[in-house]
Amino acid sequence: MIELKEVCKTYNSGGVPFMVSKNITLHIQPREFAILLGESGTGKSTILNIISGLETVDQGQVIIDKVDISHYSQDQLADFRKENLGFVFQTYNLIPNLTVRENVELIAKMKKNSLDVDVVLEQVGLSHRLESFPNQLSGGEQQRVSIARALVKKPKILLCDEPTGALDNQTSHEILTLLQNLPKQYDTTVLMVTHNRAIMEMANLIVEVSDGEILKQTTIDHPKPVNCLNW
Ligand SMILES: Nc1ncnc2c1ncn2[C@@H]1O[C@H](COP(=O)(O)OP(=O)(O)OP(=O)(O)O)[C@@H](O)[C@H]1O
Repeated sequence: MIELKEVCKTYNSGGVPFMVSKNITLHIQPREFAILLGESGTGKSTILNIISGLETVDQGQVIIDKVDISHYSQDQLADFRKENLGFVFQTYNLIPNLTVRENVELIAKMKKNSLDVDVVLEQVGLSHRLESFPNQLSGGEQQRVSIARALVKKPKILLCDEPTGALDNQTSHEILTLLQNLPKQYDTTVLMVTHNRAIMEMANLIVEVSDGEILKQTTIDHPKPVNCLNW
């Protein structure tokens, strides 16, 4: 579903070239739950941005669902994102003057054959909050809305960048449990960025990143349920 082949990316930082992705080769199968693991500043978010076409590459191929998007125009990339990708970030980015339901409906209307808004909100545990506004919700509830908003488009791939970075431990457990079930429940592939080694065994595939390189890739046949993680 996601294939990077010998991808290199260099930023120009104050006139000095800085290679942020070094020969990245990666293969994530459909319906896998993959984790990109690494310390701050090692280039994890850049890899997500490359996969979503928000960053171009200097070298190599980015193949999503068998299509090479490396040479897509900006318009093609925008359509590709709309059709195929969902995003969940550390910040929830909800629209403050819209209700929970309206925040999700707005995205549902952007794509043909999107899922039923109320059903998705029920599945993320928010049936009782449909008419609430974001500032009336806890952090965990706001993150559930942002997950529903990403899922309602029925994305082939869900990209999550530190989705529990702003949440306490108990709420993080709940959100990670929700995310771990999504590949089966929504027939989607999940790629999550984290620096937290304690949660890595919840994934089918752990990709360890250091200094812009993939250090190690580990496949796990039987990932641990989130409530069995020692954390
Ligand atoms: N647009 C940019 N121009 C120049 N340098 C950049 C740019 N974006 C990121 N960087 C640098 O690239 C490096 C990798 O950044 P990236 O955000 O991919 O790392 P990360 O592992 O996701 O870090 P974090 O966990 O802190 O978010 C950092 O040193 C960052 O400062």
